[in-house]
Amino acid sequence: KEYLPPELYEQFTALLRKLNKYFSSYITIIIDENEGMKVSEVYESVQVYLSTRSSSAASRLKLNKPKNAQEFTFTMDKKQQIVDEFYGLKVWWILHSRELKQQMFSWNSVSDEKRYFELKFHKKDKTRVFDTYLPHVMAEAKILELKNRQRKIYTNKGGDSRSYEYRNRIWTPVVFEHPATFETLALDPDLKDDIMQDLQKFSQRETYYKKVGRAWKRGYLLYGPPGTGKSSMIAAISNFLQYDIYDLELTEVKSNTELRKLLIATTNKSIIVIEDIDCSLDLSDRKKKGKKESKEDPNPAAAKPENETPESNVTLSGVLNFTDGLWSCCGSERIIIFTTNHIDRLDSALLRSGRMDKHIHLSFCGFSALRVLARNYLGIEDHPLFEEVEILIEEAKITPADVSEELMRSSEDPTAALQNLIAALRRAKEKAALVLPGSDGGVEGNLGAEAEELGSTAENSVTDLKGEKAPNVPVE
Ligand SMILES: Nc1ncnc2c1ncn2[C@@H]1O[C@H](COP(=O)(O)OP(=O)(O)OP(=O)(O)O)[C@@H](O)[C@H]1O
Repeated sequence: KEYLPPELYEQFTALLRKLNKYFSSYITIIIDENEGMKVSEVYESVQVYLSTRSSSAASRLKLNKPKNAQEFTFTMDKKQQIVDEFYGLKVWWILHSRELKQQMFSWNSVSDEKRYFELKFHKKDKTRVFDTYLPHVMAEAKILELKNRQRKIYTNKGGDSRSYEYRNRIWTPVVFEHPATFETLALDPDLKDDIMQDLQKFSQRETYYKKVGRAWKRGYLLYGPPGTGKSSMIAAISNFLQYDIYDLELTEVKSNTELRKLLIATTNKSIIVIEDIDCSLDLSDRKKKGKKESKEDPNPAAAKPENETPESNVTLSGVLNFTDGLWSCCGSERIIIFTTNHIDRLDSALLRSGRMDKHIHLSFCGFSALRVLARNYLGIEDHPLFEEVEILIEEAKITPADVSEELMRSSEDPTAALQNLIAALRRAKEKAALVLPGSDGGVEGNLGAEAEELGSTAENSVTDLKGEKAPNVPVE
């Protein structure tokens, strides 16, 4: 390198490689970490497989202990070699890493480092490696993955702070350990059963979706005031189906192309969540109209999204394509969930059948939901004060989050907790009575509840496709 000019040096090393290949009795296979825009499944499987071999075979290891995992795991460090033997067959694995000279794209998904495994074996073993050894590696990795599987929640937030391990990936994973389940969710029992049956049916219908020519995915829209359990329900769905969650922060996505790349990089058996979709983007017809008509509008602020993000160029059509365009079919068994506190702000195109198959209205705490909370927080199934609570709760319009707060304050004394709750319900009822007469829905409700919900029933409800029952139900 010191004596030759760079061009000559390149040619010389290329020639040496060729000569080496010609005379060598070994074959080398390269397994790149990135496969187009995705992390290669083969690379990940090899990494998992080698983690069990590393501790005895390599001299320099990286020590990991995933949160809550029982045991340490070892992974190979760069330039380390592991020799693996399989029924008399001998192979060599080496992990390489090469710095890339320049960034090819501007956004942060692109690596500044290229990692790959090199698998070396004797030419005479070629057939055995391809027919037996590599399938064995893949199968073993699958078993190990299932054994150590921890559900993950992925985020597209991160940027420069990402660790070495995830710098090359557009989603950053964190172990997901939310305790919410359908058991602990305070919901109307019929609604709960309906959702659970729907999810169960969806997860078992691979052949059915294929038969009818549809992508195996389902869209849910969760809407209702803050504190009614939208996020808790997403966690419960993930725990019920054992799916990973991809929490998509739309304001971090700069273009429709980037949105597509994020979609492609999600895995099967996952829930893709866009929370507060009305706040993330300017998506509604009404808002556009609101802007045009701002001169006549006496209160234009009411029509504006809360966190407008002018720097994001993601459009409504980008989001629609994300949910049911051609690209949304890359992969299967996915649930897409949008949440909003203001369903009226969403564009009707977003709500139509096939996009959001199920609209779930989460509303104020009814008595049946309160029973669940009383069981969760106080450990009681019944109480003499329930009679009074039942009458008050239907009129007070209070969210499950507020009820939970009241119960938690004296969880060791159920009677005191219920008395506190009754006092809170009375206050909420009085406030609601003050707001309701003549209200046009523009006033803040009680205890964090939105006034626009005040006229609605205290029951949670579910509809397949907006406001319509059976006739339009897709697939089924
Ligand atoms: N239906 C419910 N069942 C059980 N707990 C609930 C329910 N709704 C709310 N909670 C409690 O209130 C807290 C807040 O609820 P959650 O974050 O799920 O509401 P949200 O509707 O997603 O609110 P936001 O719209 O503000 O995100 C949760 O931690 C949970 O303890």
